[in-house]
Amino acid sequence: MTAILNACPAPAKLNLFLHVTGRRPDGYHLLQSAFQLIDRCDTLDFAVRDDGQIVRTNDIPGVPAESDLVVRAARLLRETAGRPELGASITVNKILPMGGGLGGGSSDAATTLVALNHLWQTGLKRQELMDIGLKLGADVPFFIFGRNAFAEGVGEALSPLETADCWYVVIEPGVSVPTSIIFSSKRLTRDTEAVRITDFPDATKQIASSFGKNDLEMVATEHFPEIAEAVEWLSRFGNARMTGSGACVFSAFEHEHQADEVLKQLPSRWIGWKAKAMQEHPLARFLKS
Ligand SMILES: C[C@@](CO)(OP(=O)(O)O)[C@H](O)COP(=O)(O)OP(=O)(O)OC[C@H]1O[C@@H](n2ccc(N)nc2=O)[C@H](O)[C@@H]1O
Ligand SMILES: Nc1ncnc2c1ncn2[C@@H]1O[C@H](COP(=O)(O)OP(=O)(O)O)[C@@H](O)[C@H]1O
Repeated sequence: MTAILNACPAPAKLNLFLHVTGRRPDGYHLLQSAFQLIDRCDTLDFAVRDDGQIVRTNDIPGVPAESDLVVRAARLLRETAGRPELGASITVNKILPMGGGLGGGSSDAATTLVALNHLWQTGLKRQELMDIGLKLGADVPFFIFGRNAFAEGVGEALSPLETADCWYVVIEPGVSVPTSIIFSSKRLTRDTEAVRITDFPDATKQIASSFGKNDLEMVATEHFPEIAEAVEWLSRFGNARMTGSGACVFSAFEHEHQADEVLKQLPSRWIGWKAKAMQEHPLARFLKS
């Protein structure tokens, strides 16, 4: 058995659109969204331990190990598998901003579930890992699903979606948005009419299209004017939109050089980068290799 896995990718996602169509009695919101994987990733290192401890080996400012989704994911997997003797050391190399709407914490948790299921040989099926993931966060199942998706429910009802092979410019406006503040706002509209997956434009037409909207954007920009400024600036080059509950803002481009041109002009107060759309989660190929 391989006892170590280094540099396992945990990619970011973009919500190409995000509609809030209702609310469940438990307060969770019913959504429709297109989830897009991009090739900007946190990376995680795993080493099996034989002392039954689950340990995060590095500090992450603002995220104590006990509340880290990665540690919680490992514990939940061990519990579900009924194997209390299993242990692991986990190092989380973060580049994705927290509270960025890129799903970094959720992606770290998903990568942990898949990688440890492999290393520990716990043999859980993908759907079982997705069920564990949903207990950690509404975004986690998507990252285990393994490909771009049309999402419904609270984000866990997933159907495969064809998306454009394009480049994205992503701006980090320098604020961290707590998802719960946005969803609990009185100003949030929760009655967008449901669309069908077939309404989403073909991959060839997606860059030019500005299908749907992000219903969370209005509330987020009211709380954080920095997000509105980034949307306004990026809109000079294409359709610009916030991802998830914010704060990051993105726009799609057909060619890499177009993304480079935009980034050359980026005001110095923001961090910005380009990322390529991915069709599949990179972890499956990584584990095979
Ligand atoms: C908004 C989205 C869109 O992809 O992404 P992010 O901005 O977080 O990346 C997700 O729905 C976020 O998923 P995730 O970050 O896993 O959310 P959770 O931890 O489950 O919940 C955080 C908070 O958001 C609220 N929440 C989340 C999802 C949902 N469908 N309805 C909600 O009301 C929950 O009540 C909770 O207070
Ligand atoms: N491994 C982790 N990486 C990032 N955030 C984490 C992690 N574990 C727990 N969190 C918590 O989850 C919150 C949301 O983080 P993240 O998923 O990166 O942003 P978003 O939900 O906006 O995409 C963070 O502010 C942090 O408190």
